[in-house]
Amino acid sequence: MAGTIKLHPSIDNGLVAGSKDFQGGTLSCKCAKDPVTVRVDSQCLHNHACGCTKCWKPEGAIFSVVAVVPRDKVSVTANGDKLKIVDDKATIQRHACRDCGVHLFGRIEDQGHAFHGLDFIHVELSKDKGWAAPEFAAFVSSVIEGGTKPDAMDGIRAQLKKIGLEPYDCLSPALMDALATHAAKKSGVLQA
Ligand SMILES: N[C@@H](CCC(=O)N[C@@H](CSCO)C(=O)NCC(=O)O)C(=O)O
Ligand SMILES: [Zn+2]
Ligand SMILES: [Zn+2]
Repeated sequence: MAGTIKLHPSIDNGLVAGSKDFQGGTLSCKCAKDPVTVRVDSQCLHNHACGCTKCWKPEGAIFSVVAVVPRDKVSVTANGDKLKIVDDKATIQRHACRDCGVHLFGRIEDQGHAFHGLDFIHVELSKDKGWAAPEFAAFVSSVIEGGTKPDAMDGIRAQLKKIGLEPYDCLSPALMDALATHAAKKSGVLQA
């Protein structure tokens, strides 16, 4: 047992390593009847726990577990008519099942965004085994915006570290560097 606070069911009992040759799987929403299904023909990249208020989390979880995959590897395979965009003003347009509320994929439509071309997915919606494990915890302080008491934060950060997920209050240094590099090239301060 990694700790006593329930962060997310897929990390609370420790991380499960992914398989090297894993090539993807099928995500399904939680509807017992006519579930929305999405085929992902890729291993996931940058899987992470996310404490922000916008990412989908299962009932009772403090964190979301979310990863990216190339958008051209994502296809809706059943009941796509049930999908609606949660917030079309958000950078990440989350396509959710209107009946059960699960987010099947999040897409960045802004072609100038550093992460354009990548879709956000939750691998726990797949029965397939081999998805890469989360590598870090992002937007940890944001769990307070979701209703977690500020005095629980030391315990939450300690538990994330114990599980092996370094806590950050935005994205990981590598991803923040990628965003900053993109911005510097766009402004001309760095040669493209
Ligand atoms: N404190 C805010 C943070 C929300 C936020 O910026 N979330 C990030 C990470 S989501 C997956 O890593 C983000 O990039 N959001 C863009 C978007 O959601 O469109 C809060 O908690 O709400
Ligand atoms: Zn559903
Ligand atoms: Zn998030």
